[in-house]
Amino acid sequence: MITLDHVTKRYLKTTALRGINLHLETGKIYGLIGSNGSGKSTTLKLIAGLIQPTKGTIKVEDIPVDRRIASKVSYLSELDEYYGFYTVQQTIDFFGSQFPDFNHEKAEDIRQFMKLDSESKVKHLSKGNRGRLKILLTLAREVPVILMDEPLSGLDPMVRDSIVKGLISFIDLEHQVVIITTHEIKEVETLLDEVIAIKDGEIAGQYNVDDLRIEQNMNIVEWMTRIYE
Ligand SMILES: Nc1ncnc2c1ncn2[C@@H]1O[C@H](COP(=O)(O)OP(=O)(O)OP(=O)(O)O)[C@@H](O)[C@H]1O
Repeated sequence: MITLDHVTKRYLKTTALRGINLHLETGKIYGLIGSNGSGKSTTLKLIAGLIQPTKGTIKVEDIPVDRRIASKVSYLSELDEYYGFYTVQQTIDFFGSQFPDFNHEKAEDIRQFMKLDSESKVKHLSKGNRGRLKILLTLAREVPVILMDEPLSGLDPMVRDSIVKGLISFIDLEHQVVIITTHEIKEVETLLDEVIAIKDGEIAGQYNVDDLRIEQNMNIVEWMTRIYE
């Protein structure tokens, strides 16, 4: 479904990715983990077509990624980019008007599940509720690829827990593949099918989370500690 073939990404002075190969399948939730600066966000931006590889190819559904990929990929960035003077509902409506694949009913279901008040102004939302709104907008699009860059960052543990439950309910695994980058490994462990560790721009390992538990008797944090020691 998504393939990265010998992908290298160089910025001016930094080589962020060094010839990585990945194959990601529909119906799975992947966790992309690694320390700061290891290349996680760069990987997502490449799949989203927001930046171009220096070398190598990236394909989604066998088609090389270019700017048109935006119609197949819903991308939650690390940034908060909404108009503060809009209400939650206005933000949903505006975002929905930008994407023909936006499912307004699903957006409303997620809004209710997340207990977001439709009349609250975005600038008055707590950090947790801004995080929820961002996730709502990302998941309400009916596209084959969902990319989430640090969806839980800056949120307290209680909020993270409720958001993870929301993520599970609103991902359509018959038709979607999801890639989540996170430092909050424990919180998302129950969500993930596969975990991919990235270290200094290289893939340091990939594991099915159940196999890791059963065959290696390790959870993701233990596995990651071993990779990074
Ligand atoms: N636009 C850019 N220009 C120059 N260097 C960049 C740019 N974006 C990322 N880098 C560098 O590329 C490397 C990989 O960055 P990337 O953001 O992909 O890492 P990350 O694993 O997502 O990190 P974090 O966990 O801190 O978000 C880092 O050394 C970073 O400084």
